[in-house]
Amino acid sequence: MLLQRRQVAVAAGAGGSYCPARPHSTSRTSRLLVAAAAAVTARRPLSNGLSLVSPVAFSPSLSRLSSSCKPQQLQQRRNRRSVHTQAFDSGTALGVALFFTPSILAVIYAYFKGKGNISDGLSRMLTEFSQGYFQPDVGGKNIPVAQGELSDLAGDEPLFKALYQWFIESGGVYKLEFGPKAFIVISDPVVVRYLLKENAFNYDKGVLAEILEPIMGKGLIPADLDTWRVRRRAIVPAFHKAYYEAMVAMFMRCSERSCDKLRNAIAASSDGSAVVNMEAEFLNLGLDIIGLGVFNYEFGSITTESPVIKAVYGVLKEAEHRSTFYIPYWNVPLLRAIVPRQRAFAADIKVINECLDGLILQARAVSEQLDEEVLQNRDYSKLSDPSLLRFLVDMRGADPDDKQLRDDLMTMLIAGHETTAAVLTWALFCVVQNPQVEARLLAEIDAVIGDRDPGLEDIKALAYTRATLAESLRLYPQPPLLIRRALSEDTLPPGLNGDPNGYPIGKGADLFISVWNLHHSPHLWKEPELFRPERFEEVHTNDAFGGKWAGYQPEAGRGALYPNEVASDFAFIPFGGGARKCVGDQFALFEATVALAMLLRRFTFRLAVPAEQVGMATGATIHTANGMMMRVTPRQAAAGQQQQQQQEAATATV
Ligand code: HEM
Repeated sequence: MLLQRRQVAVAAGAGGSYCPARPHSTSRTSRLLVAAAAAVTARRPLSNGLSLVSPVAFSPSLSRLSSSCKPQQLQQRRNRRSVHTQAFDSGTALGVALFFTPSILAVIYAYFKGKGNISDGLSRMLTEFSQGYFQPDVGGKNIPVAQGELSDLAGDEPLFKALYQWFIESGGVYKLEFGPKAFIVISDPVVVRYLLKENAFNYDKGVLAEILEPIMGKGLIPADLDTWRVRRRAIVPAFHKAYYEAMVAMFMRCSERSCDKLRNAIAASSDGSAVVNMEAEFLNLGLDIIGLGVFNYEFGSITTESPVIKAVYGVLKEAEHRSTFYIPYWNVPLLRAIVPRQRAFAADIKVINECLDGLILQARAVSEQLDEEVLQNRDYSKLSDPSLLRFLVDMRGADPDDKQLRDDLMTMLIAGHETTAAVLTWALFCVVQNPQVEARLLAEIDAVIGDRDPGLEDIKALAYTRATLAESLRLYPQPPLLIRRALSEDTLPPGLNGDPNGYPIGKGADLFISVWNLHHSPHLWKEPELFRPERFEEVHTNDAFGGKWAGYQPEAGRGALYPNEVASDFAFIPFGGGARKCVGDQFALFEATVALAMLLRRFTFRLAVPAEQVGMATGATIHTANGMMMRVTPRQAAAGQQQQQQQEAATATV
């Protein structure tokens, strides 16, 4: 059993929340586990000592699930558990007892070690155990070391906040050392540019790939470099203008369904308003959109529940669990077979795979009937299935097998669902708390689309709406950390203020690019904590760095509609950058622009709870801790409509 993958726990959050169907609270114990993961990162098999900590006794996911899922889901889960329990025979029971008894002893040991505080005890215990077990430090010798205790990572705040504090104290490149193991945290745009663009192929996705491989197979995110090159070349052309035009129409239809749902909720209320968890609504919307856009599958999750939807959420939840749990017990075949959540995971994967296989089969059958000319000149405005899947099977030269296609689809389903939902969630959160931004947004939306159905051209005119989404992605980047591992020795550039000799690092060094730190950096942004979309309209340079960093220059963004890493010289990287940049960035931003515009022109949203109660919990994306409860009321006649009404009234009078 290898523990090296546990470092993703820190990377993932910075936490690890894929589960969309529930609020995302993170207990102190689970944070400790994440912190502990950092301590036990290793490439050598684990001694028996560390497996003393029980996966079940300390499972953050289990404790969070039971406290946060819908009663119906909980009941189903309980039922499932009881069926599994009955299936245990006595041999299995003995195996389980043998496995868990040491865990209980570990808890007792940690209790005394931590003088009554189990978290502290575990932290110390794991740090001690880690001594001597793991490979020598592969981090550069001259990298500043952040001062702190492992248990500092186990505080009440999300973990990326701890990484931010160390960035402020230790600089844009620093090292966290736990025993002989180190993590290098990068928050400097020059070093980030080097890692993502200038020497991108010396790095792979390390533990992230290991976690995601059982789910995404050889999809773009976890794929080995050879597979990645072939598939990236096949997938990128699928995102073309005609596709986007078809997609924008679909975004509009799906957003209209969300509007209908809100209208119904309001109609059913007694006071003309409804309190709605907008995070959950955006997740439903995001799932429906990604299903239609990627493989022309109607999840219909805005209005219904289905086994496939449950399976998708189940898989997302398991990805979260794996990214926060530091013992990869799911790699042990016996445990995979007997642990209920692992069996449920296998069942969920099967449901999704069967669904995707059916869709691939169908797409292939349709494609084979079409001749080359029709394929070359297909008219997207008339296609009943304009999805990426159809494009990929129609690309006959590329000829991926069904398994590869399925991996591609699964990857895009997971990469594109929660991320986009999270952008909408936090954008709305920011907008409703900034009346001036809200007023300017509404004026723009009314003027550009009014009551019409928005199209691709309208997005180009919604400049302030686009800047608003970018600004919320700056404050709430999804994900807050990117993960890399060095494939061979390298020397990181000194960056803005680092050692002029640079930082030599060894093969296997683990790096976390802190998108959160970059986006919140007081060195790179004026008043970084302010929500101010206008900043993306302004040129901002900083002479203090002697020309090493170009600052933010809208014109440098290669004519892109949305602010990007090029315009900001890698200070703003919501979609990464360089060769591994997100393939779905435009898809996601168009989707968010259409959805936000359509919702805001119809409804007024106000937080139904104090802002601090919303909370933050993190994983692959930043979630709320307690849902985004908003009071929704029909918007008073939009300004455009009001104007029109006034004009009509005036004409009538004349
Ligand atoms: C607002 C929504 C989204 C955000 C914030 C986002 C963010 C990112 C980021 C930061 C990366 C780079 C990861 C790294 O360098 O380690 C990435 C990669 C990726 N994203 Fe997205 N993404 C979003 C939506 C989407 C959508 C809608 C799709 C698919 C339709 C998608 C598909 C992918 C894929 C396939 C990759 C891997 C690319 C590669 O390695 O070549 N993403 N995304």
